[in-house]
Amino acid sequence: MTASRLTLPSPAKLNLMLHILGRREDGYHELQTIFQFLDYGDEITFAVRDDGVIRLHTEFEGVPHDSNLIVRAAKKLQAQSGCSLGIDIWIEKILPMGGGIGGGSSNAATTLLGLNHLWQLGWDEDRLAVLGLTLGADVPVFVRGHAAFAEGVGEKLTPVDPEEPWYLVLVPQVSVSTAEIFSDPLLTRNSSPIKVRPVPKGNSRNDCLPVVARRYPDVRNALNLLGKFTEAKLTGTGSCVFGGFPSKAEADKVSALLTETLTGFVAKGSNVSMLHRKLQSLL
Ligand SMILES: C[C@](O)(CO)[C@H](O)COP(=O)(O)OP(=O)(O)OC[C@H]1O[C@@H](n2ccc(N)nc2=O)[C@H](O)[C@@H]1O
Ligand SMILES: Nc1ncnc2c1ncn2[C@@H]1O[C@H](COP(=O)(O)OP(=O)(O)OP(=O)(O)O)[C@@H](O)[C@H]1O
Repeated sequence: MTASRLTLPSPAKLNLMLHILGRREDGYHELQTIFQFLDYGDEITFAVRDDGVIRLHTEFEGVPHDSNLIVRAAKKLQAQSGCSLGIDIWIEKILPMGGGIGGGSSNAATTLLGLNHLWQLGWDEDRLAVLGLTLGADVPVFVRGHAAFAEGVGEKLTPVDPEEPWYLVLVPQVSVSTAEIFSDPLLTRNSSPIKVRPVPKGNSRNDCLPVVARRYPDVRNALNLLGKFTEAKLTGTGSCVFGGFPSKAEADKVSALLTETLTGFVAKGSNVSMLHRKLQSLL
């Protein structure tokens, strides 16, 4: 018998590189990016209710209940599957919003997979990923749960297996609007498509970095400080900045130095999302 209550992880992602190839007619940008997960994220608890009501009990500052990606994901899945059950939801939120580590998209994907399980819908990952894409460009990779080279607006995914270092992630205390960065006239949108697989070394740049660093001094400062110890990169459109280390001890050492003045955390990179590891353990 399937349980009626479930707690699932909702991990963060990093963009290990991000190239912008062009702009489509609908304003969205064609990208090439590599996603990898972090063993670090939110925790969402779901409890089935039989009256069809969908209710998120945790309040988010600045995000009305019905705009929350968790609620939007649940409502879309309920409508498209014709399910008559409802759900109570609580979240322990630790991922910064507007940090480029995909918190909202990950929460949406965890909700889709969690409800598919609890409501016993039997949807496959393809169908959940298609629904996920209507909620955000990054939702499909969280639905699939494997590190990926992504193309299109981020929805054409090829699984990849990059190294899994320990990362120090710095969290500048600013929220960056993805839409604002993508509409900046100074953004370069003409990177040549990478045609060789796996992606050759030397392609780790993020085309959003110059625009974000220019607009946000706190992000620039984090890049400069972390850059003294390792290659410092921007994830997505920021604000988070990260660098890889061969061991937890080394990441912790730099973290101790930098988090005197900056906020940050240390987490292991992972090519299989902890959400999928947990779901696998339930089967
Ligand atoms: C840049 C990335 O963080 C890379 O992982 C993501 O592609 C952004 O994904 P996301 O936050 O889920 O973005 P969405 O909510 O789909 O889009 C937010 C806004 O960013 C812009 N946007 C986003 C993705 C994309 N490929 N091209 C865009 O131009 C659009 O103006 C859109 O209105
Ligand atoms: N469950 C949710 N968690 C976080 N943000 C949410 C959620 N639901 C809606 N939002 C809205 O989405 C915005 C973007 O949040 P998110 O945490 O996904 O940003 P991000 O890390 O920059 O994402 P990305 O890397 O996909 O650009 C938030 O500022 C918030 O207004």
